Amino acid sequence: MAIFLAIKLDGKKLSQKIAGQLQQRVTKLKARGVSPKLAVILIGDDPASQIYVRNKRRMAKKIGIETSDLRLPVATSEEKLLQIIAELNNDVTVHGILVQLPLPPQINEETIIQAIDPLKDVDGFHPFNMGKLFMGAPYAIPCTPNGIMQLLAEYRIPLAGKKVVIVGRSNIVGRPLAALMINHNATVTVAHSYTKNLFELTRRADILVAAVGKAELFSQTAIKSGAVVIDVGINRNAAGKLVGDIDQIKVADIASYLTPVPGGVGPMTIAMLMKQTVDFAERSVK
Ligand SMILES: NC(=O)C1=CN([C@@H]2O[C@H](COP(=O)(O)OP(=O)(O)OC[C@H]3O[C@@H](n4cnc5c(N)ncnc54)[C@H](OP(=O)(O)O)[C@@H]3O)[C@@H](O)[C@H]2O)C=CC1
Ligand SMILES: Nc1nc(=O)c2c([nH]1)NC[C@@H]1CN(c3ccc(C(=O)N[C@@H](CCC(=O)O)C(=O)O)cc3)C=[N+]21
Ligand SMILES: [Mg+2]
Repeated sequence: MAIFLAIKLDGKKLSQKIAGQLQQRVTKLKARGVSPKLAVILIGDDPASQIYVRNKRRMAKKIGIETSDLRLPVATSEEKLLQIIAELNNDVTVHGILVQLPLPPQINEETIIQAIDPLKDVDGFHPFNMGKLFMGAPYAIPCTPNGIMQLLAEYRIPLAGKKVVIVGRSNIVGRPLAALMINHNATVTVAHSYTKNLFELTRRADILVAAVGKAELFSQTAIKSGAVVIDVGINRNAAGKLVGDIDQIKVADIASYLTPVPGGVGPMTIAMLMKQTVDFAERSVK
């Protein structure tokens, strides 16, 4: 069996390159009197969401995108949130709207996502955008899946005909990524908590995407020698350290390419969010 020392899929580096390109587009927009603006709504204290909000504020500032972060109490009613979304939909200075998920139990996620103007839906979660994506003609593309695709493209990793196994079927990651992979001619299998013999399945993958949310669930025995491994998970291990769903040290000896955590998919998610906001702002003047 071949021994690999996995090449790092450097999401941090690529995200900085994309940020540089976006900066130039923003400068041009501002010269035309348009200042790209993203509105973010955060309810509650989901740890992954906190990280996301902090890091995206930082990158937006660097690129010159305006952000308005709205932190609402956990007890906020669905009615109140719908009212805020309606105001943002009608605000011509706002180009992108993002509501952090998960939402507290009194608020219906589907109701909220459907209330966002699909043309301002930077997450690409609205049924209009999800439908377009699954039909192979996307408008807005969900940021994490889009970031993964950009990272694979940057490293010239071919997808056509490859066996892709995605573990996780959330609306944020697994489902839209499956659609994108199909659109790029991969052969896709999506696993979840009902999947039997999970590691037998993942061991057959040319490209494995782990989006489960369980610290270091996948180790050497779950990976085919030479596979490309994408670690989406953001977890804390027993020692409180930020770790993914992949046992990075062990899997680095067997994978051909591997995304680190941190510095892999996370920064790419943010870069794609910024790109989507700039795309929307440009469309508003065209
Ligand atoms: N880096 C980034 O940019 C991002 C990181 N994340 C992180 O990625 C992880 C996943 O996020 P998200 O998709 O929102 O999570 P969800 O909790 O919404 O979904 C988790 C998925 O994993 C499946 N699952 C749970 N346990 C197992 C198991 N033992 N075996 C197989 N499948 C299992 C679930 O199955 P079922 O459907 O049957 O319940 C579900 O489909 C989290 O750690 C999150 O923080 C998320 C978004 C962006
Ligand atoms: N509507 C909505 N859309 C989302 O896309 C969404 C969401 N809700 N809820 C929460 C999850 C989680 N998520 C992350 C994005 C970036 C990092 C990120 O920046 N990660 C850095 C962390 C670095 C650090 O600060 O330590 C990295 O991996 O390098 C993490 C997590 C988006 N999500
Ligand atoms: Mg969820």
